[in-house]
Amino acid sequence: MTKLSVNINKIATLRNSRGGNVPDLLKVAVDIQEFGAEGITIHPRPDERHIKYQDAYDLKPIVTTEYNIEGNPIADFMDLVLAIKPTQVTLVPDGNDVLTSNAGWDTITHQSFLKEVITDFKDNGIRTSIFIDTDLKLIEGAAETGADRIELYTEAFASQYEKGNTGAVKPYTEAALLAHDLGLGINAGHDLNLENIQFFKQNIPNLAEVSIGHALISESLYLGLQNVVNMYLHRLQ
Ligand SMILES: CC(=O)[C@@H](O)[C@H](O)COP(=O)(O)O
Ligand SMILES: NCC(=O)COP(=O)(O)O
Repeated sequence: MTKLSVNINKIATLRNSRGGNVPDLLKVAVDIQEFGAEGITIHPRPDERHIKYQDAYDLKPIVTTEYNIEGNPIADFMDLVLAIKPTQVTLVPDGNDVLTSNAGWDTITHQSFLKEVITDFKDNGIRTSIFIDTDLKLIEGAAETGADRIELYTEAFASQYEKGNTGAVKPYTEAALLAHDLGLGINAGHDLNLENIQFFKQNIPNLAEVSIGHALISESLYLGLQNVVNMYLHRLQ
C-alpha cells in the first residue's frame, strides 16, 4: 500500500501573503486527514517563506496520521525535529537560496555526516529518509548511512513524463528494486501530480509513501481539496 502524505507548504504560502491566519493551516491539515490522506508533510525552510518553525510545533498535536518534516539538517532544523519528534524526518540537501528542492544527497561524499545525523534521529525514535536521485551508487551509499528509507527525487521523471517520455520511469524502477534489496523503504516526491502519479506508482515496486504538495494544492483550486485528495488515493490503490 502506498501512503499519500500531503505537503501543505503552499497553504502556508497563501496564508503568509496577507500576514493573518487565512487559510488556517491547522484546519486544512485536520481536514486533509479527514479526507483520507495518510500523512502531512512540511518543509520548514530557514527563511520561513511558507512553513514557519512555530507551525511545525503547532501541527504536532493535530497530525494524527504520519507527520513528515523535511529539510536540510542544519542546527536549527535538528533542534526543531528532535524537539517535535515527528513520525519521519526527510533529509534534503537544500541550499538557503533555492527556489525549491533541486537535488538529492551525495550519500558517498557526505556519508559520515549523514550517518551521524541519522543516528541522532533514530536514537530519538524518528524514522529517517534521505532525498536522493536514482544513481545506484548513491542508493548503495544511502543504505550505508543507516537510513530507514530513501525518498526518490521525482522531478526528472515528472518533467520527462510531461513530454511523453514514459521511459523516464526506468531509472526509478531500478533504484527502487535495488533499495528494496538493500532493506531500504521507498518514498518518492517532487512534482508528482494527478497526470503522472498512477503511471509512476505502477512502475515502482514497494512504494511506501508519496509526498505531494505543489500540484495537489494547485489542482485543488479547480477540483476542490477533498475531491483531489480522493482522486490521488484512488490512483494510488
Ligand atoms: C523535498 C521536496 O521535494 C519538497 O519538500 C519540496 O521541496 C517542497 O518545497 P517547496 O514547497 O518549498 O517547493
Ligand atoms: N517531498 C516532496 C514533497 O513534499 C512535495 O513536493 P511537491 O509536490 O511540492 O513538488
